[in-house]
Amino acid sequence: MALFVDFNFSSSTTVLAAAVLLLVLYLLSVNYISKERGKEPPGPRPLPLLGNLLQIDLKRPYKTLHELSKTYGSVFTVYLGTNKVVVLAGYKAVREALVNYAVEFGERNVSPIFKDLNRGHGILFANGESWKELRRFALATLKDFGMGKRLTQDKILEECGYLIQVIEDHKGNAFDTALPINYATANIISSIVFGSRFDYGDPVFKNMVKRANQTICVSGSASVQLFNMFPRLFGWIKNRQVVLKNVEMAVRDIKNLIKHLKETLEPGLCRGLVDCFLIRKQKEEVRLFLVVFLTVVFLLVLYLVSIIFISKEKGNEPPGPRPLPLLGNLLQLDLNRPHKTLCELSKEYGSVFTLYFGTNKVVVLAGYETVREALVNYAEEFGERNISPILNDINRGHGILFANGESWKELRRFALTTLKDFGMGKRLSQDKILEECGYLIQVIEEHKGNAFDTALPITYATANIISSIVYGSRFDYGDPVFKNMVKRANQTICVSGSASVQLFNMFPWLFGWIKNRQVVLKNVEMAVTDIKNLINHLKETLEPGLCRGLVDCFLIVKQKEEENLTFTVSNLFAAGTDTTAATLRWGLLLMAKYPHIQEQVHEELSRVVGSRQVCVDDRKNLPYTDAVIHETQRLANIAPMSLPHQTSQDVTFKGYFIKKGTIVFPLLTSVLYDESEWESPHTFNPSHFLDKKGQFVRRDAFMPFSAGRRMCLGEGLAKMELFLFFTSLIQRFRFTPPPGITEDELDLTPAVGFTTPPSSHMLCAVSRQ
Ligand code: HEM
Repeated sequence: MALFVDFNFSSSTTVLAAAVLLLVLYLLSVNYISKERGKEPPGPRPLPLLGNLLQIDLKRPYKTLHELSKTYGSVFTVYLGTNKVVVLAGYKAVREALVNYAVEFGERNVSPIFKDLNRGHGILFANGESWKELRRFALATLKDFGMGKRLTQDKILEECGYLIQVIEDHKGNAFDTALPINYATANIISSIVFGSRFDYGDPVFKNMVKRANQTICVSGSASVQLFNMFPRLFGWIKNRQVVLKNVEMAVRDIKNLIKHLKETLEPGLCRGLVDCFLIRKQKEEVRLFLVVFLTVVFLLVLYLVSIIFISKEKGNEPPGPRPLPLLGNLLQLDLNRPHKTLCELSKEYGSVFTLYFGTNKVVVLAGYETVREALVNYAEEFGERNISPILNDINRGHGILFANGESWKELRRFALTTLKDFGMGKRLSQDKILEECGYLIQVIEEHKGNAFDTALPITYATANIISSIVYGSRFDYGDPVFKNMVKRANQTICVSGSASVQLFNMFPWLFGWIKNRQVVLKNVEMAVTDIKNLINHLKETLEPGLCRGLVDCFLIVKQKEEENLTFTVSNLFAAGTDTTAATLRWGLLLMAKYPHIQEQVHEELSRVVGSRQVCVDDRKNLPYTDAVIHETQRLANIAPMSLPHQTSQDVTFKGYFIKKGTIVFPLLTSVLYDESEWESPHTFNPSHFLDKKGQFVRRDAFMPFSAGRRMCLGEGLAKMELFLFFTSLIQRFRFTPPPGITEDELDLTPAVGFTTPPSSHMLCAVSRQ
């Protein structure tokens, strides 16, 4: 309390406030301490703020602590002010803690004065990685410099000589042993660190020793301990200022010595620890320089190679914008909607051009005439699937979508015939679709004309069609397995088209860790588990004579190829669900946006079909409706770049040489929006599919299912679904924008991804009955 006597409290209010503060602190500390007491080592009861200070001899605290250990045992707690300290006493406790619990008790407590001394650097008062590395370095260097070896012995013996000489100078008279002995030991460490000893009369050396000594002394002083306990309050004390000044001057002296050593450094010669450190740093700098230098050289070589390589091939390969090394034409591409950039580029480079996605060369085919010629007339040459790293993750070479060779051919043939047997274009499928229509209408009716998101119910409906063809039965919309299967398939398609996955496709060895790839891997794993469970159930209930669906047919014919069955099922589900659902959602959205067209469809349906259920045979009598569905598919442009192909052999196409294995993008957008094929390519215009008499006309450039060898194998089923779902829904409901949104405000911007569904939106379905 003597400390506070000097303070001049100006008013009794201040005194009162201080007293209240102390009281609160006291109560808090009592509460706090008594709460913890149960678990912590015992010890004398501390006072608030002061802790056990009044019980401790601050000049020789180790004495008091030794006394206290007799009362409280070998592990006890004392409070130095508000700082709680656990004291370990006696050989057994100290050894057990420091050796057996080396890690737990192995950190340095860096008190405020130690912080002043070392600022977190060095070895004595530091922790963490930097401390670990420096300790290791110091130990190794001390060893190299002969700790325990001849070299050190010689140094010590040499120093002994000097010390004896100084002592002899006193000629047997009394003298203070402190200085000469301090100088001698300081010189041993100096010669290890700096590579040479100092003369005992050297003023720099004398000051260094003096300051080090003083710093150690005052660091243990009572006032510095007070500063350690209350650094905010006692930062100003004299002894701390002495320490700060000493540190500053020591740093200056050491830096000067290091500077001198640096100037005289010889790479092959380590005179002391400082030299070793400097040489190590230099080596690290050289290493860093080498890494940077080699990277630059590598990039330069890549660039030159790419220039030479490109200019060599340029002669007869398709033209294209100049690529950058490694990045290719990435910087020119809108990675979220690459098909848009590709359409723009085709205006400059023509209908067959080359582009680099990173280091992957891609030949783009644009415009109806070129795409058709390549995929139909050169069906073999352009008919392989390019399996990018993410597609490989998805199918692992099995199934139909992302596979090649004999296995693909056989599975495609099997799927096509089975889909046909199961009524693609026939009554069986029609009945299934109409049954599903009933469930879909029921779900939509439950919204009672209020706005709802069309995505889920429509996706469930299309997923159920493919499910009932594949498994032989539909799922309830509430079935959690089914809901998860739909959700995962959707997510996988979405993230597969994301910019980060494109980056992974370009540099798989670099970006294997990206989150979206992990999402795909997880989804694939879970989808495989679900499908295998469903297949197992079908296997257990299989009856040889009865094919309930594609899985049964497969199991009867090929018992062993389970991986191929699993991935074929997964492919049909993924390829058949979202594409069809997205197209249907575009149809309803366009109807809400263009109500006069919707009314015309409804009028035709009422006139031709009336109120009975629509069937496939009605299509030929519904030309306007058919034209609207076709125009929806054209404008929706669900697979804008189709799926990636690759050349199965070297091919010369339209005068250009394209090497075997080159990635090929058939740019379906450029076909569906081809300005030389369509009267108004960018607007929703059902007349594109109507003649002057209002009869439906086929258009060759209508190619949403692509063409040739890899053409969509679900075209027939998709068309039937679109027709039956669309007409049944328009018969039953009028689709309108949600309240407060005009038709003009309905957004036709597609979502970002591999396929282009409409952006998330709500519609109202007002019952017409
Ligand atoms: C409106 C709906 C659909 C559209 C727009 C569509 C479009 C496409 C496109 C553009 C391709 C890539 C063709 C190529 O590589 O050049 C494709 C392939 C494929 N589609 Fe569809 N599809 C639809 C519905 C379906 C359905 C319902 C099924 C299931 C029965 C299906 C199964 C497949 C399969 C298995 C392939 C891969 C063919 C192969 O690589 O050999 N698709 N589809």
